Amino acid sequence: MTATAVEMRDAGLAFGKRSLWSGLDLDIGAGEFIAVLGPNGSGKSSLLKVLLGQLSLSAGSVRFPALQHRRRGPAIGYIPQQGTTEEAPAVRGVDLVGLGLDGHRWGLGLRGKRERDRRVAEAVRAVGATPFAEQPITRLSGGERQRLRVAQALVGEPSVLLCDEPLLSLDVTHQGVVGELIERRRRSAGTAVVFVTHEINPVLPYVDRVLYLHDGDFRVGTPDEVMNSATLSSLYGTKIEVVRLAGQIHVAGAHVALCEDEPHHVEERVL
Ligand SMILES: Nc1ncnc2c1ncn2[C@@H]1O[C@H](COP(=O)(O)OP(=O)(O)OP(=O)(O)O)[C@@H](O)[C@H]1O
Repeated sequence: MTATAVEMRDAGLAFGKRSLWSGLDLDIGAGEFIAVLGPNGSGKSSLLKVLLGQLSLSAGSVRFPALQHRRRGPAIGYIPQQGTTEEAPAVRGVDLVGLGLDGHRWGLGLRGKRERDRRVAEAVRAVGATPFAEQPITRLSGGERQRLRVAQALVGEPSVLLCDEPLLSLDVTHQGVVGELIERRRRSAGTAVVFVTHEINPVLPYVDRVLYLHDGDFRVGTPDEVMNSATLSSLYGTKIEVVRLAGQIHVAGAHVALCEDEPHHVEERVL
């Protein structure tokens, strides 16, 4: 039986009178890849913040059963949404990635330092960031910084990886590199992945289940169970057409087409 990495029971989150979601029962297995979809403001990032312990649930509970047995290292890796973090000008790429390792793990000696440096260099190499990792972060492009943040989240070998639109501002090649890195991590180490995204297609081959949030309600299931016309029409309360074309999912409807098919950061959407 697969170990449960995250267990949410009757979980709800509200800000004042506004309920983002409620009655959420969700078990995320070790090694499972969950894509979290939904329009702007539906509570995707807030769900990650609950899992990070930055926000408290308004109702219900969240537990991390598999993490109780973890002996060392940061248990949770987090790739924040772009533009939500600020780095000091003096911080270099390698410094940022090194922050993803906990200090105690490698000890204080020369051997510990060497091993730590080796891990950081390997994580930097894996995201193709070696050529610019010694430069101050503030001089790097959005996509270069984003790759370093991915390296930072992965270098600690987390048991749960929380990703908030990690592919934004990456070109197609680096979307592929990052997608494959995350995929390899969960396959080789059983890391559970919670992946917030507006575009499911770049990660569709990896997705086990979808959690689709909308206007206080949600649906959860395999991509086939959730990403179909009947399920999304009932969730949105209006007619939505979902078509599969060349292995990709396209959602057409008055509102949702914007959400699924257009890059999220280009403009604010009215949903
Ligand atoms: N600390 C807070 N206090 C009050 N309201 C909040 C707080 N954090 C988030 N919200 C509100 O909750 C709603 C959900 O925010 P959240 O960032 O989770 O949405 P999202 O689904 O990730 O949206 P997007 O796709 O735009 O990133 C938004 O309307 C936001 O303004």
